[in-house]
Amino acid sequence: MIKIAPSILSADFANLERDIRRVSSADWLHVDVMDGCFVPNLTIGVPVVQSIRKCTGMFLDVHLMIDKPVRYVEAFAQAGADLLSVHLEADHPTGIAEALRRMEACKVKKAVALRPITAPSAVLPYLEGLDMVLVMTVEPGFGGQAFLEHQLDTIRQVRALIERYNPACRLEVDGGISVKTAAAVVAAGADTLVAGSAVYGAADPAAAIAALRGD
Ligand SMILES: O=C(CO)[C@H](O)[C@H](O)COP(=O)(O)O
Repeated sequence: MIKIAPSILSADFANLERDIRRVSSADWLHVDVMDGCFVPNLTIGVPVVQSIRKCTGMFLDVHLMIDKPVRYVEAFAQAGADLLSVHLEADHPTGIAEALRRMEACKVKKAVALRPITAPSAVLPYLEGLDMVLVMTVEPGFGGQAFLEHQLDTIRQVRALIERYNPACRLEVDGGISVKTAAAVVAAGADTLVAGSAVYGAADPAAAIAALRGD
């Protein structure tokens, strides 16, 4: 039931294939795409996702922290993404709706993401058609930040909306997730946990993944 998605933001980019193999016991692979505008950091683009797709069969959970993500839906889908998350704050509602429509056409799973400042009710116009909601538990942009406790309430509220309108929708959390915070986010209603530093900073990433799952 609980899925663990290691974030390659904390991997060694010069040894990315090796670092992807180190987390092959996980359920998904989380890929953080940042444009230097929506967030103050630059990371991975379409060609890197294409190369990742060639070296793993893992489910690619691609988190687009970019302005006007509608511009890149087809490119990331063709590169091999299995799921795309677009931020509700990254465009007007018409742009978000069009991005989700294009994901449907490309047959990739559809998710919206919320910055910590965004109200849980912002997911409502899209919720019935979604495969996942991503609740940020840090301000997006960098790995290794401290978990924002107040986001537990956002997780609870999004879980309540999911149960009411689309119970099959997954609820992913991202930021500051470790063995110390995992139990609380799961109790609040999360079922998919992104973890970067807690997995890649561990001496044994496979053991860290098992610990996050509660095995
Ligand atoms: O989206 C992200 C940052 O914007 C990362 O996925 C997230 O921060 C994971 O890193 P960590 O587990 O180290 O907090």
